[in-house]
Amino acid sequence: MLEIDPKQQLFPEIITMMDGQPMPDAEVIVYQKFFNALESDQLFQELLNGINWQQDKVKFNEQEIGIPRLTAWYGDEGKSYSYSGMVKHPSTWNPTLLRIRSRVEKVEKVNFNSVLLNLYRSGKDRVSWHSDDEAELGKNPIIASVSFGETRRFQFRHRINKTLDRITVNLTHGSLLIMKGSTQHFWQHQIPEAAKSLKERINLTFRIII
Ligand SMILES: O=C(O)CCC(=O)C(=O)O
Ligand SMILES: [Fe+2]
Repeated sequence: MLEIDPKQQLFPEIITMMDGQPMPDAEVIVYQKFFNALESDQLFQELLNGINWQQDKVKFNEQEIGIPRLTAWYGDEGKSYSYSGMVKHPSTWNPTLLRIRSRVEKVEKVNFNSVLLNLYRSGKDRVSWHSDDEAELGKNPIIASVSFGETRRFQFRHRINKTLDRITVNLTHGSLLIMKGSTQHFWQHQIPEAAKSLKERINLTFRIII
């Protein structure tokens, strides 16, 4: 007869609750105040001034249009990343990024080898619906997302089950959001446009490029 270890869960079902609703097919964790206020203020300033922010452009109807945010890409040498038809070559890690990364790796015991940074200059800057499901991230990517500055609404929608409501999470100064497991297969996310008067927000998504 087949021996079954009672401690082994045969059909692990991870139920994620977000915004008071169950989030099937996802593994998402949010830690508000992962970095305390003082530390967050300091890290925000260091990133604002010390990152090599770029205005990326996309071709649209034969016209080049700036995407609605500034970005930067840092990581281990050779870990290039293609996204929205662009190939990004990483800049070399700096001490601020290494400090943030090592804190994140204390809760998620993996080695992140790259980070994509976004600077939302006002509430008008945004990122539209997408999944982080590029081939170089592997089958079930783990993404650790750290936010500083203005609070913005981060929304999820299920890609297949349209009966599920949208889920909204406020990502505050010093928060950490983890997405892993099948999250990117089944869910898309966005930062919707908000009031122009909103101040700057910086987001870092640590990733593992295979
Ligand atoms: O700014 C955020 O919180 C999300 C950014 C994002 O989804 C991405 O860069 O892939
Ligand atoms: Fe994303």
